[in-house]
Amino acid sequence: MHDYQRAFVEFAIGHDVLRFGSFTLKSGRTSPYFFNAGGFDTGARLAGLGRFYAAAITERAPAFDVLLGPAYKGIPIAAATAVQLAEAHDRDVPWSFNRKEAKDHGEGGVVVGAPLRGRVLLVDDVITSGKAIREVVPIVEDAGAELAGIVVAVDRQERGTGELSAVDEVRRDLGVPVEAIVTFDHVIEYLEESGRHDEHLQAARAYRDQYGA
Ligand SMILES: O=P(O)(O)OC[C@H]1O[C@H](OP(=O)(O)OP(=O)(O)O)[C@H](O)[C@@H]1O
Ligand SMILES: O=C(O)c1cc(=O)[nH]c(=O)[nH]1
Repeated sequence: MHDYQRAFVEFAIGHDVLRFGSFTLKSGRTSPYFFNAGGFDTGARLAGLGRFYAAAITERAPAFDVLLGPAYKGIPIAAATAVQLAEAHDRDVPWSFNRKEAKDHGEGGVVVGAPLRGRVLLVDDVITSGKAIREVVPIVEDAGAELAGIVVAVDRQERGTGELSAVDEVRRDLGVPVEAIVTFDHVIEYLEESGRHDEHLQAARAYRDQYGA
């Protein structure tokens, strides 16, 4: 695990964004941990989140023309990341987000912000089954743009429909790179190193055995 990954896990636990307990996921699975990006709920916390994404994008993302944050939780992530790319990396990139329900008055449509054109980089919080990410692809394609890649905070490393992880299935099916700031393995490694979370560690290992790729 790199220092920035340890720092990210600490940052998320410190703000109660990464929590341990019993949580029902969109997939219906009961998970012993949950990443609630909505918990970055002050300006400074959101700026901190944006710094992690902007650094990951600068180091690892493919070339892109527009940053897209899927509704809902991808929206503040895309905004905070665009701000940090401009402030700390001297890159003033266009960014936009989608509405979950199309608007038929005013500017109309489902995309708000910069028009989707060229290569589009998706930023979202978490990939579990990959369903949420796949649902955004038609929005990119309908705009005549091309998906460049995907960057998330957490790759939960859960099995997809077969033996591959959901993220590997997304890579294979969409043919684009998927980068995560941290994976579930990093979270487990952090729990092991910290020695303070033994009960969570047992539950996390059991969950990885059951659902991990
Ligand atoms: O990989 P998946 O199995 O699809 O699950 C992960 C996604 O599910 C949640 O979003 P949700 O669809 O609940 O939307 P939200 O951003 O409005 O909370 C979460 O924010 C991830 O984006
Ligand atoms: O799979 C999900 O629904 C999910 C997992 C997680 O850790 N965080 C989240 O917001 N959604």
